[in-house]
Amino acid sequence: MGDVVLSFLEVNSGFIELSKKPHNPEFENWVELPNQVALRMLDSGVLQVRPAKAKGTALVLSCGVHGNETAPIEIISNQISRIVTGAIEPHCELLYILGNPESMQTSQRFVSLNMNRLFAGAYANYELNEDSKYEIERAKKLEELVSRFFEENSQLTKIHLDLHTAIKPSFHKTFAIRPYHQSAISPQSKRLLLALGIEAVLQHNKPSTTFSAFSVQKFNAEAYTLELGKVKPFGENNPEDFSAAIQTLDDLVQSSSIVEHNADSLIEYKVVAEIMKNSDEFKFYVPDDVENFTAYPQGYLIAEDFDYNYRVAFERESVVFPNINVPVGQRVAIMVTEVNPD
Ligand SMILES: O=C(O)CCC(=O)N[C@@H](CCC(=O)O)C(=O)O
Ligand SMILES: [Zn+2]
Repeated sequence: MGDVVLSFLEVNSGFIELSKKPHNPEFENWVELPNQVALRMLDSGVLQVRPAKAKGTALVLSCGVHGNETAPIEIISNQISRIVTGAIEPHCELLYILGNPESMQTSQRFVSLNMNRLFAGAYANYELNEDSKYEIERAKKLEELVSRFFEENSQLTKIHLDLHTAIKPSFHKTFAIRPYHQSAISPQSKRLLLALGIEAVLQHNKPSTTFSAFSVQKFNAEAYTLELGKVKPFGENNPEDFSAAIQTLDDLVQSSSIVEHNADSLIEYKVVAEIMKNSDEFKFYVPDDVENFTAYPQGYLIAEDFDYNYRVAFERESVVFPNINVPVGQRVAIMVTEVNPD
């Protein structure tokens, strides 16, 4: 891929700048750093990094699936620049993904379709036209690249962390979403989340079509969507707010031991309902300025549509990701209950 690309990647926001450029097939050739770590660009915003030695993990670190969620993009770009300058040396197989470079350039969540609803093959359910083309093709391409990466490294432990920031303020400033799983979350994974600075984890109750859900469904990877803070424009994120995530991502990449935490201190929620907008008649009785994890009393009418209504079913039930500005057919919010409340 050559020196031009390396000269981009070695500076702090180089991966961000490079991801704005059209992909050049020449970038797909491996280039080696003085420490024998090798890199290649597989597409715009997709960088594979191969360690010189000692690899036990195949790690996908994605960010910018929503283009306005800038803090994770800055964290990833900064980590890549430190790999290129040799400040940190990876000891695992790595795939870095900046999911939606087009929407990042206009500081939008997406161009035409919310890409984090298009994975696990869901892109095939959408009509392909000039508007929808970018995100449909991008989701398909990202699935292919992640599949190739995990297949090439089939003998390794597979991890996928998809980094996001939330639109609304949150009672839990940081939280993880665990896609639907047959098995319970392991103590080791809880410790990893805590080391990343995550306060709470939400367990989905059915399969979904997010990027992390794809890695679970197809590869049984240890995969999470991580909400690391709140959406802010580029340049307005304070790295100190993300210090635990930055440190632990460095530890993961270097295969260093991660900071020890008591697994039981992770707060666990389960999703008990998904509030869907089924028609233009949909009405939502949650105010726009409500924060994530706000609890509503049992029986409270949360939403009604032409074909259903939803009232709070449990004593302590909270709303997460309330967002009325979604198209018909999509999720307006999820309802959660704490698994072991005091
Ligand atoms: O703050 C919001 O409303 C959305 C933040 C975000 O992008 N969250 C992910 C969560 C994915 C999941 O539910 O597994 C999303 O909505 O795509
Ligand atoms: Zn997001």
